[in-house]
Amino acid sequence: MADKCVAIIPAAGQGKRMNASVNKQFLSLQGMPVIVHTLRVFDECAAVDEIILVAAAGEEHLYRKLITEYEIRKLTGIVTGGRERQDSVYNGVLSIRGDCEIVIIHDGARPLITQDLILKTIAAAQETGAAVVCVPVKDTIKVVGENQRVKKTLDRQLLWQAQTPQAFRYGIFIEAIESARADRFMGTDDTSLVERLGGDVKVVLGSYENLKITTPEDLILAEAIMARRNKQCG
Ligand SMILES: Nc1ccn([C@@H]2O[C@H](COP(=O)(O)OP(=O)(O)OP(=O)(O)O)[C@@H](O)[C@H]2O)c(=O)n1
Ligand SMILES: C[C@](O)(CO)[C@H](O)COP(=O)(O)O
Repeated sequence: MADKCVAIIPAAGQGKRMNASVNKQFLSLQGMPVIVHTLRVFDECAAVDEIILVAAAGEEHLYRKLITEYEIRKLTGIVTGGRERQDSVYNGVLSIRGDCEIVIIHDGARPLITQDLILKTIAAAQETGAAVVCVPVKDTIKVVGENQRVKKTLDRQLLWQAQTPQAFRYGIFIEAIESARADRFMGTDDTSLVERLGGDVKVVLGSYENLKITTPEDLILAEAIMARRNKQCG
């Protein structure tokens, strides 16, 4: 039997950098809310058995409405998020009930995810225990110190940008996130929690299209990519 896989979708951030009047996950992308695009790809992915959505306090009912309206079948829970993304992921993972071999975590604000990338990430986590989708950095990266003075230029060959999804064998992730909490370590992504314990983390080559809606221009780009995809489909 295939490993049971639960997807955790953190969507409980404040979206401050987006500077919008509503949570960025509710903004429209090609006529449908950003979060619905994200959830649909997971819902339609054969390797994903359940989806748990993490919502900001007070917004749970708004998501519930969308889940019903857009018929997201695999959603088994909506849990309330925490202050930092890691706290939200923790609440999501703790709410898993019953068997779970693989947990896959994906930002609600990355609506351009594809099934292919989900499948590759799950397969990589089955192989090594932990996997992260990354793309090679395109620009030259400088380390900058006080008074905006360049300290050094990093070797770009070694630099990759982390995206989501990030997937794990369940036991490995629980140990890593519990340990991070005990040590008051706050990571800006999920695999960093496994890295700090010396775990093996496999990189899955991602796509520059799998962008996170972070600032207003990201939505313009996402619209263009989504419009092109829709045109190609039919
Ligand atoms: N406490 C938090 C913070 C973030 N997220 C989610 O994690 C994903 C990645 O976070 P990011 O896009 O950086 O969102 P925000 O933290 O909302 O953005 P900002 O820093 O601009 O406020 C988003 O889908 C966001 O909703 C979350 O569930 N809980
Ligand atoms: C996890 C993540 O998507 C990896 O790029 C990202 O770190 C989360 O968002 P933030 O911009 O760091 O808040």
